Amino acid sequence: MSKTVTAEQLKAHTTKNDIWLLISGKVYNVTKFIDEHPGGDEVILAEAGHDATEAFEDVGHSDEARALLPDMLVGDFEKSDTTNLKSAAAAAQEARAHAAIEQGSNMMYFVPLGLLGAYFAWRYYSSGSL
Ligand code: HEM
Repeated sequence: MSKTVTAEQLKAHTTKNDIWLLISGKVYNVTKFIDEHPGGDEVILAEAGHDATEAFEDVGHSDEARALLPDMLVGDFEKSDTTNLKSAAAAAQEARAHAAIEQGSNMMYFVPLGLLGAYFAWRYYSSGSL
């Protein structure tokens, strides 16, 4: 049976010399890999002790990148719910996406309203001139 990693254990490995990452419900020890990472060490450090799934997937890592993961596996993460483990970077990204959607739906509301207003204005002015 594979080892189960707790949130406390995950959070105990967040320095450059000892770093674990949570990706898709599994915990990886990336300490040795961090210096070789083509994307640099900073991005990985920013996800230390957090759920890095989104960050990892957003980059669109290749199959070669994914093939490196099994060698670094520590074990399965204890919880399936990792919503509280989002990094600040992931949370900010989500907030931006949310704001963009909200802005989009405001547009959907105001554009038809604006057209309706323009139509009535046009009717008003054109009937006045008859
Ligand atoms: C153990 C986890 C990881 C592994 C094994 C890994 C591996 C790799 C590999 C092999 C590449 C080269 C391109 C490719 O083959 O897809 C790459 C690129 C990259 N990775 Fe990761 N990565 C990991 C985690 C992360 C995380 C958590 C981030 C967070 C943001 C990240 C960000 C990037 C970026 C931005 C690039 C693009 C670099 C460029 O093209 O200039 N990676 N990674």
